[in-house]
Amino acid sequence: MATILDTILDDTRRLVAERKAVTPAAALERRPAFHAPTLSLARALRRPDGPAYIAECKRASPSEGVIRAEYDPAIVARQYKQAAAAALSVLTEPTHFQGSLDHLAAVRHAVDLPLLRKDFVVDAYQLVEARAYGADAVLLIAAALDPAHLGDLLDAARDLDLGVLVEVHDDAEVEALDLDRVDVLGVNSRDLKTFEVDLGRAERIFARLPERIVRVAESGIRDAEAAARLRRAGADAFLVGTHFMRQPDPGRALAALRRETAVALAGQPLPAAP
Ligand SMILES: O=C(O)c1ccccc1NCC(=O)[C@H](O)[C@H](O)COP(=O)(O)O
Repeated sequence: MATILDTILDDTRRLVAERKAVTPAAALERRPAFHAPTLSLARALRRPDGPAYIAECKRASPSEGVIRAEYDPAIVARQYKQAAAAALSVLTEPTHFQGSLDHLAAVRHAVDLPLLRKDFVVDAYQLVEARAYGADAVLLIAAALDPAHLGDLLDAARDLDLGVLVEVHDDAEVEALDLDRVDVLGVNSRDLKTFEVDLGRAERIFARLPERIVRVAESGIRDAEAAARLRRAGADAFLVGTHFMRQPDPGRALAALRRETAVALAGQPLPAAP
């Protein structure tokens, strides 16, 4: 049976073919953002003062449906920046997440943080799009790409000066990777068949990674208990979307999670919820 990832990838391949026909890569390369210097995602995520937060801008997702009906990506991005996000993730996939490249461009104009284009990359053309709309880094999902294709996309991203967050879900995907080529590795705790979240996946995989690799815990982080558990397992950074985007002020939600996680990590009891 096809998984949600299979469906998203089929839709993405169709969409990329349509986009290529309308806007050739050469036209994307004429956009000013394509020539701007990029900010390093890897550097932003390794902090001496505690875990880093990649705060996500998204309207909807397959597991949650519409998360934030009134969604202005630039406003959310400014709130996240004020709450000291280390980097932002911006959903650009239109069919399943109601994202857009225009959201990426709007966020680029709003803040000077490293920006991750969060999409389902299957073609180097999408890397050119990412660069042309202001991204500093892209997501490459191991489950979506065979190892040779992933290697080609890593080369293409490097040639474009784009950082890469390589995402895995299980040990088999880690074993198929050439870890020498990975600077930032994310473990997605959400099972893409059942949508169930298992933080144990990140705990197991982080333990086997070389120290040099920046570790990102992705998905399903809803409270300080989860964040502290993942930090203790070696997470340098957390990628959080739904929990922030559901709340009236996503920046305040980020500030609260940061504060409560610091308290949990210091071994003190969490203050009672208001
Ligand atoms: O979130 C989904 O439903 C989903 C389904 C299929 C593929 C990917 C999916 N999510 C993408 C993500 O990786 C999340 O947006 C990201 O890790 C943030 O997770 P969360 O904090 O749980 O929103």
